[in-house]
Amino acid sequence: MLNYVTTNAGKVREVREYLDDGAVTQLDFDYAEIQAPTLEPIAVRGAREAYRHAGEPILVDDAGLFVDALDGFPGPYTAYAEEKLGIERVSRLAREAAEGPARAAFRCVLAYCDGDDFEASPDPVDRGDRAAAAAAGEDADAGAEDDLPVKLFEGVVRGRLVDPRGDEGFGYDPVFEHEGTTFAEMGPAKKNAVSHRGRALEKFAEWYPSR
Ligand SMILES: O=P(O)(O)OP(=O)(O)OP(=O)(O)OC[C@H]1O[C@@H](n2cnc3c(O)ncnc32)[C@H](O)[C@@H]1O
Repeated sequence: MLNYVTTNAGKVREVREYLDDGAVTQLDFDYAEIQAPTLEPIAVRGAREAYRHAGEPILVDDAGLFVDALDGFPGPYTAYAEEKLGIERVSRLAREAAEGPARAAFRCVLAYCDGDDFEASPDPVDRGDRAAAAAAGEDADAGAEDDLPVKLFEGVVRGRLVDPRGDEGFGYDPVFEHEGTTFAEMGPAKKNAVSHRGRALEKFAEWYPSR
């Protein structure tokens, strides 16, 4: 059984739509999201923490919106921007900064960990940061945690930010337009066919049966 780690019911619907419904259990576990300029180290740390918590195969999903005219902001701070400003304001800010179509990418990083040794992805967690955290006593068991191999799968979709349209999906879906249609105007199957999460899931689903 695969534990898909998220507090977000919208993500679960999409993953169940893509993978075999019965093969995925939602693990509603709020792992500590470290501050980092990219999604990978956040997902890797989350997968290790969730595996240590559950002791079963783990898939963590970390996503972010990277606006070209804002130099990739909000990126790893996308959930915070939604909470603080709301999606319409983020979309407006992006269009003001772009002075035209606000081009952006949505990225999704899936991180898989099952405690076994397999050919893991290169570790994106900065060794210097980790050693400093361990030395400062902030991450007492950093050593044991960091030994766990984690495999990463990335998906990216490009689009632009617009006024909200549609009522499907979640998060930024109403303001993220891909080829003339917002994600909130697509159902989960259509969104999966083009989305950042769908593309990451495609890579995962190709690899997973070999586990
Ligand atoms: O961390 P978990 O518990 O999975 O839930 P979350 O919603 O906080 O998940 P993320 O940190 O990955 O999400 C970052 C932000 O991006 C948004 N988001 C992620 N995937 C999205 C998608 O497919 N469509 C629209 N918004 C999305 C989400 O609503 C957050 O505001």
